[in-house]
Amino acid sequence: MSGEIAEAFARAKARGEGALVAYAMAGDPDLARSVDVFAACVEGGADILEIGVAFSDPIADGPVIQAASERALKAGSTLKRVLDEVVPAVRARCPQTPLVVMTYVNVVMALGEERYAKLARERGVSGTILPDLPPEESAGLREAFDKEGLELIPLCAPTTSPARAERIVKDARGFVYCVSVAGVTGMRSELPANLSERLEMVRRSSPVPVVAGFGISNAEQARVVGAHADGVVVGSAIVRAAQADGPAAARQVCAEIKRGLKR
Ligand SMILES: O=P(O)(O)OC[C@@H](O)[C@@H](O)c1c[nH]c2ccccc12
Repeated sequence: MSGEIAEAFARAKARGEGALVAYAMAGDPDLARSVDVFAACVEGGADILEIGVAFSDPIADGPVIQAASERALKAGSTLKRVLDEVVPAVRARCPQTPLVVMTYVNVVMALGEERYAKLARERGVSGTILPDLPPEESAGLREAFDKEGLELIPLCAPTTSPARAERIVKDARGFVYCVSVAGVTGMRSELPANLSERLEMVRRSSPVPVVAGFGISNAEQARVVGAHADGVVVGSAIVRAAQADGPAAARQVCAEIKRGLKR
């Protein structure tokens, strides 16, 4: 196991903070400028970076990230280019921050799972999130990733039964990503009332940190959710801010969320 992700959670905890996993789209608005957005997120306090790789059919994504995906594809972003150009540049600017690639199964399969795992690890990626990978079909991929020390991070949805959640967390690497709402990514004014209960349930059986994502865009939401999790994921709010006002706005969003995560 790589351990960089575990260390990042431990560092945040030692400071008395929940961890912020900041998501942005590699290649939005182009490859070089997306590096500035990731670096700005770390300046704003992000503990882990989730690097989105564009896909033509992003089924789990809401309008903000779908549009980012289209801009990235137009700018010529591919998984190979993200690994060759974006990841090393982000590593150079944020050497302490673990990087997690977030994309869809087909994107990884097109490169080849073993080739991907090896290349990702060489370039300095610590983990990977594949939202359309069914847990039942994850064993082969996990094995290929384990061989290289690349952590396959699983997702838990509100529709996941407790028994299934237990199986998912047992095989988790890095952290468990609890999706707060059934549906797609994007900012929301209300999060489900039973979210804290679900998080506590998953946490009880999880050997790795548990984070919540989908719909979190301000300090108050981060505070409420962060009280029942090891951290939160923020995507659409960062992507929208960066698109409207550039990297400094993304940094501000991260800093605000981090304020909510101070315990
Ligand atoms: O955008 P939100 O609501 O803040 O949610 C995080 C999310 O963007 C990021 O983790 C992500 C982007 N695309 C995804 C697809 C599936 C699961 C998660 C994601």
